Amino acid sequence: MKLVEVAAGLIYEDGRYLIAKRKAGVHLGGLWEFPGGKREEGETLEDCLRRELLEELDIRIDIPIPFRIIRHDYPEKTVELHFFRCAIETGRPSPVDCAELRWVLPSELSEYEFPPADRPIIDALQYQTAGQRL
Ligand SMILES: Nc1nc2c([nH]c(=O)n2[C@H]2C[C@H](O)[C@@H](COP(=O)(O)OP(=O)(O)OP(=O)(O)O)O2)c(=O)[nH]1
Ligand SMILES: [Mg+2]
Repeated sequence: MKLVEVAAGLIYEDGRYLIAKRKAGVHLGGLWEFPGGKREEGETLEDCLRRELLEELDIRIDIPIPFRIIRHDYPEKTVELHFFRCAIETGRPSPVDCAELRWVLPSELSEYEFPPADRPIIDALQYQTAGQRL
């Protein structure tokens, strides 16, 4: 089956993560996600993340730090999600290519519905801020 490589940003500021609601009608539409998108040919995952965050949120980020890679099979496709920790360098996020944006505390992440592939990330972010280090 088709393998889709995706870069997604764990954008952190003042104790909160930036999450985006996917537009209705797209794959996993209406669910919340960590902003990002598919890698294009010839692009590194870091370049992909920078491009996607500029396109979707109109922000520039500083150097992305690799966090986790998760491979997940959906009925339609297999995704390989590359999560990076990052911080905003310039710009104020605006929902250019998503339905809604929100800054949320790690403890609040469980109140939002994310794609099943994101479960281990949510768990890790909540565990970390519960005072443990992974
Ligand atoms: N960005 C992002 N995508 C995720 C997450 N979890 C998850 O399963 N996905 C899936 C949904 C999509 O099938 C794929 C990401 O593709 P996308 O729809 O964001 O791609 P894109 O921004 O390049 O959009 P497009 O050009 O296809 O319109 O990965 C996540 O936390 N963030
Ligand atoms: Mg996207």
